[in-house]
Amino acid sequence: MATISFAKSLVNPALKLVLKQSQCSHIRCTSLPTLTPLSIILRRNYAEKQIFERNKPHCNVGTIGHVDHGKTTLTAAITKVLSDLNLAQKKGYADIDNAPEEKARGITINVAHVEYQTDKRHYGHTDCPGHADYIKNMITGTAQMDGAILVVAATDGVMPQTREHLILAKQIGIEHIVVFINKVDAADQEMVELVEMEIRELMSEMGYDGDKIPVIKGSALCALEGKSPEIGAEAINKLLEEVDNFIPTPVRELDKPFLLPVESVHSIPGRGTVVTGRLYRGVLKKGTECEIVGHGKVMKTTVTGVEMFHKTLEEAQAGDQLGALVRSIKREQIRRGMVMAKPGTVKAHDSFDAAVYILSKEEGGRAKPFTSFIQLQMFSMTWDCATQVTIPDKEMVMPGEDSTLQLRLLKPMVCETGQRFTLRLGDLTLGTGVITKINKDLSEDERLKLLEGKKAREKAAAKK
Ligand SMILES: Nc1nc2c(ncn2[C@@H]2O[C@H](COP(=O)(O)OP(=O)(O)OP(=O)(O)O)[C@@H](O)[C@H]2O)c(=O)[nH]1
Ligand SMILES: [Mg+2]
Repeated sequence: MATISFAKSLVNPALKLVLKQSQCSHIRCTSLPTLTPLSIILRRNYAEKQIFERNKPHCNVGTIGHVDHGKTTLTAAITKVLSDLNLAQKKGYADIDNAPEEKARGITINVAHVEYQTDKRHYGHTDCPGHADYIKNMITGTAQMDGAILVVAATDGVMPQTREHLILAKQIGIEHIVVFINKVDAADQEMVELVEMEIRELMSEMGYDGDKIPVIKGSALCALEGKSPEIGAEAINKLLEEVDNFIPTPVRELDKPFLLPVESVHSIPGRGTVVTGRLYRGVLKKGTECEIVGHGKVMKTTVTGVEMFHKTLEEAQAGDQLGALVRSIKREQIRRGMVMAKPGTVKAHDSFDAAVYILSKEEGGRAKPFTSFIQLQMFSMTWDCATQVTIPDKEMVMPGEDSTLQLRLLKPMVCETGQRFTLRLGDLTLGTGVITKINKDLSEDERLKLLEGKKAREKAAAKK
């Protein structure tokens, strides 16, 4: 019988269950604050008992790349290699490829979320079964990636969807990509080297550092089938080492400067003005200096109290629904859609580019395509604003298509690259997107033209 000791505070029912299942019959508690056997027990039991160990940083990654280049095989191979180390539950190819459908804003996406860990980090891994699902997933952020593994088959080299996924990855702000040249079992050495050169060149062209990007060569199929370890399991381990080192752990929302989109404003007699909303990121404390931006205004103030469920709070954290008392500002001066944030961290803009997915009719969109100069209502955070749409590189956008769009708001609102939004026409959701680039603010003339266009359209609609 082995004696295992760990801190008293950690003896919770889940742990007792683990010990029971591990046939440990004796538990001795000590009051020492930290003892290592806990992690050893949990790791040993990870594979069969599915105990989630939350003591490693978490990172979201995913496989991207051209159809049939081996994204799903690689995902399965990673779980296979890590399951041999008890760091993952092995997932078969079919488990991943029969991904359940997920819904984001009415859009259906087939996406597999696979979980595994290395010694360094815990990972959530996204694999989609088809090109359209990748595009939708990247635009709607159904599973946001902090970094990606680009899979390129040595037998094919760079193909159209390799490019397309890379362009989109760059646009939506995936800064760190590790390349896996797959199927080296089926290509000769010379071909593999050519593909490596080609991919480095393409990455540089897309704005990544093509010379520095880690490129690992191997065979996902060999790893999955336990064959030729030098291009199989060893290549997977090398890949994971590069993923661990090259893709930085994302800054947690809590560590970012605070941002509170205003949902509603109240005036409480004897206390003052209270702004309510859900804290989008960061932490908010009494005494914090802040700026309220949007609807054409920028106001400075101080938070004099934070409340949740009518109770005063020392500190609210990202995700909390809260009320914030603000000093010397009247209720009438603040409106829903403004943003309260750390001074200098947000700005209102009225012109930007975006990657947008237009819903098909079955997904709740409309049946007709649209052309440039259509006016839509854009919804983001708690604001909504009329926006004029220009399609820079084609005549029209069909339902079910993705596209780059230039958007011009009728008045500046708080936005930043990476921010997600939906576009609506009347009560129909037309599309969903992500801001990829902030453009120069509109001149007075340009804004006037936009407003005139809006008035003319309203007149025409009234006549009809
Ligand atoms: N020879 C060889 N074949 C492989 C390798 N990896 C994957 N394949 C095969 O390539 C085909 C496509 O693999 P998948 O993993 O389905 O490719 P995918 O990128 O997920 O494909 P889509 O999801 O349809 O875009 C399958 O028949 C795999 O068995 C490899 O390392 N070597
Ligand atoms: Mg696949």
